[in-house]
Amino acid sequence: MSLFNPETVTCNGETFSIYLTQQELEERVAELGDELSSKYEGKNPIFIGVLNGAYIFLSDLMRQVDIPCEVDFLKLSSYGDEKVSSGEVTDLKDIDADIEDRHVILVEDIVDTGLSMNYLVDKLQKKNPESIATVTLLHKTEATHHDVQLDYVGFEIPTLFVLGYGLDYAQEGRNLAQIYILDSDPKE
Ligand SMILES: O=P(O)(O)OC[C@H]1O[C@H](OP(=O)(O)OP(=O)(O)O)[C@H](O)[C@@H]1O
Ligand code: HPA
Repeated sequence: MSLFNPETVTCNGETFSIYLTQQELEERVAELGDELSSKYEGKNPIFIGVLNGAYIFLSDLMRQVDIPCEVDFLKLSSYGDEKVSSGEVTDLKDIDADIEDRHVILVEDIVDTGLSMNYLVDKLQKKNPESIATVTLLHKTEATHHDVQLDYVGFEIPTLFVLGYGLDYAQEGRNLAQIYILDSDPKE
C-alpha cells in the first residue's frame, strides 16, 4: 500500500473525498489486463497512452498484460487549469510509431464530455491501423455528449470532478494513489 492514502485531500483550496481505493483500482486494472491479454494474444498490440492523465493507469495496466506488446504516447489538452472542458482540443504531441496495419489500444484516464476520445479515434483512424480499441479507466456516463466508441471501461462514475491516480486539478494531485471526488458539484 502507498503511504499517501488519506481519506480526504485539499487541492487548490477545494476538498475531495475518497471515491475509489487503491485496492479497488488494482483489482479492476488486473481484470482489464486479463481481458486484453486474452483478446490480443498473437497480435502484438501497441498501447497508445494519452498524456498527461493516463500515464499512471497505462503503466499499471501494461504490467497486467502478459503478451508481447508495445507502447507510445500522444499528448492533448482541453481542460487547462479548469474543471470544465474548454470545448477545444489542442494537440501537443503526436505518436512516433507507425501504426499502419497495427492493432492499437488507445488508453485514457477519463472520458468526460467525450470530446478528446472522439477526436483521438478520428485522428488515429487516419493512420490506417488494423484495429483500434479504446480503454478508459473512468467514464462519466451522463456527461458524455460526443459520440464515443468505448470498448473497455474501468468504472462508470457520476458527473463530479475527480482527482488522483494521474488525474489532476490545475496540474496537482496526479500523484495520489487513489481516486478522490469533489465534495460539491463544480457546476453549482
Ligand atoms: O472527455 P473530455 O471532456 O474530453 O475529457 C477527458 C480528457 O480530459 C483530460 O485531459 P486534460 O485536457 O485535462 O489534460 P491532462 O491529461 O494533461 O490532464 C483527460 O486526461 C482526458 O484526456
Ligand atoms: O473529473 C476530472 N478530473 C480531472 N481531469 C478531468 N478531465 C476531464 N474530467 C476530469
